[in-house]
Amino acid sequence: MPCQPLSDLHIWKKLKQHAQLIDQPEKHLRNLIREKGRLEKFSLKDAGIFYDFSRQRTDEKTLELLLELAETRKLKHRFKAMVSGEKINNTENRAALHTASRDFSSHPVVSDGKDVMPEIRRVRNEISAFAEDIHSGKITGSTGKRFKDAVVIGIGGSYLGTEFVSEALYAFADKDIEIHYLANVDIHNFGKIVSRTDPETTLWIVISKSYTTAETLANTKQAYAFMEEKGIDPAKHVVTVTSKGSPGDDPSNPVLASFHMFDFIGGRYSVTSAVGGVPLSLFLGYDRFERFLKGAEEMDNHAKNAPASKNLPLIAALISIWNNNFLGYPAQAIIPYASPLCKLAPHVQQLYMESNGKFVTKDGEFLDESAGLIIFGEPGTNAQHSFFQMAHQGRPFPIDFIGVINPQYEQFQSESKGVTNHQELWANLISQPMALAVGKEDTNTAKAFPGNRPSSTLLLNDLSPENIGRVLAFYEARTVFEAFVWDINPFDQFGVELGKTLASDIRKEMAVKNNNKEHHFDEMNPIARFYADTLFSGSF
Ligand SMILES: O=P(O)(O)OC[C@H]1O[C@H](O)[C@H](O)[C@@H](O)[C@@H]1O
Repeated sequence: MPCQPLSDLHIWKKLKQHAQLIDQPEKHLRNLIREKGRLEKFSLKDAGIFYDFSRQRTDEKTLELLLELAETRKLKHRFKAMVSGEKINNTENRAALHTASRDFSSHPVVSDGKDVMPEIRRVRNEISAFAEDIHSGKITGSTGKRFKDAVVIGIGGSYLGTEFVSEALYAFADKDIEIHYLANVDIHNFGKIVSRTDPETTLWIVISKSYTTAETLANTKQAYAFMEEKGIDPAKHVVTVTSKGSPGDDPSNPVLASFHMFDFIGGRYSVTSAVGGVPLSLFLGYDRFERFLKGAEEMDNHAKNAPASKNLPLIAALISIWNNNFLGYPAQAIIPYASPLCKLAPHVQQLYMESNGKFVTKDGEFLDESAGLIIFGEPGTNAQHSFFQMAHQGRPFPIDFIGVINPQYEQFQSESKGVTNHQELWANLISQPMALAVGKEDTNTAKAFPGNRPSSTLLLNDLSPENIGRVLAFYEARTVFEAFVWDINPFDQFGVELGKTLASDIRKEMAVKNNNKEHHFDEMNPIARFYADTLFSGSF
């Protein structure tokens, strides 16, 4: 049933009024953070994460109203409907069961009248056995040598999550297999990978839910041509991960192994399925992949069961809505003070912006409030030396800071200025949110800091596979909770289609020109024609 437009809701109006109050000088963050018990009241600890939102521009009334909004929009109810297999992706008439891919309970999860769990367990077992055979050397390349490099050919949701996890857990990768990502159709991406790898010891993992994505098909063709040129049998060097019945699920095209993904798991939510399972099990070992899944499962259970006021991703979603729709911040940065999390922001960028970058509700009504935020980020302290000037003195944007208490490499303990490198990193992690919140007065306005710039801080005890799973599932749940507030469908992505269609028209024109040098791009818009003519002429 369509929901009431947001601006008609009584609670939305109350929040709008309250936002005016929060804009008053006495509610400046430098005053809010001085309140007794501020940190205790505005922080949560569960499912392996400490979540501190004491430096968000919220008071107790804000939280009370946001929780009323959560109740009105039935966030918990909708989350439960999602994990239980309801066809919540209504525009594509599908369930959204990424949570099932890391469900280790014995409960059935029914979609379309069928328990999906036996199939999910079967694929997990196949992945585990395959990884074991590769690691033991039972399966080798066509010339009998062990695999040393795995190249993931895939784009968007078929690689970003996996890249986030493989970077985050690089310190655990002891299987003597290096991982590479061939996402972009840009030939530089391909050239760079093959310039440093041995074709005899390289395994290509083609990952595509649809197996129709232009970039992935072009890169796969390029890889086949390369193998054939080097005398390598692709049937012994290619693995596929795709949907049952897709063009890639083709028995007439022999491959070393093929694994299925399911239509009820969207690409950007798929790293806990075979999409991440195959490459990550090769890179890290299946056991570590399973530990990562178990961390994600714990966060899913927390998101499903914890009461709204104690629910980390739900509160994070409400704060994000507050910052976006009531305080007017259009962007949010994710700044992990941990280099292994360097690919978290690019992953969340797709996860969140493809899910929530919508202008209509799930029922096709125009939204009366803006959905979605612009997500970006870089690890700290690097970010401090690039765009933090704007964070402190330019247009403000809320930040998620992420800190890790125990680094993966604890053995390096040399001191500079009396502290270890890790303590130096933490000195910055502690200081930046405070500087942003408090600011500093100065008679020289160029040197003044307005402060009142909101941030949250998430802490992890360490970067274990479980904790990476928890962080992943935290951002996934936060994304869908926000979508539930706006009543949008976070599982479709029709907005990526128009550009693809235009590219397809231009591709056809280029193909004609490749066959007939006399062909003119007369059908194209003059501006597009200029670029096509320029490419074919070799210079401007
Ligand atoms: O896995 P594939 O079918 O190749 O899709 C790869 C990606 O491309 C599409 O354009 C979508 O924007 C993404 O959501 C998807 O993850």
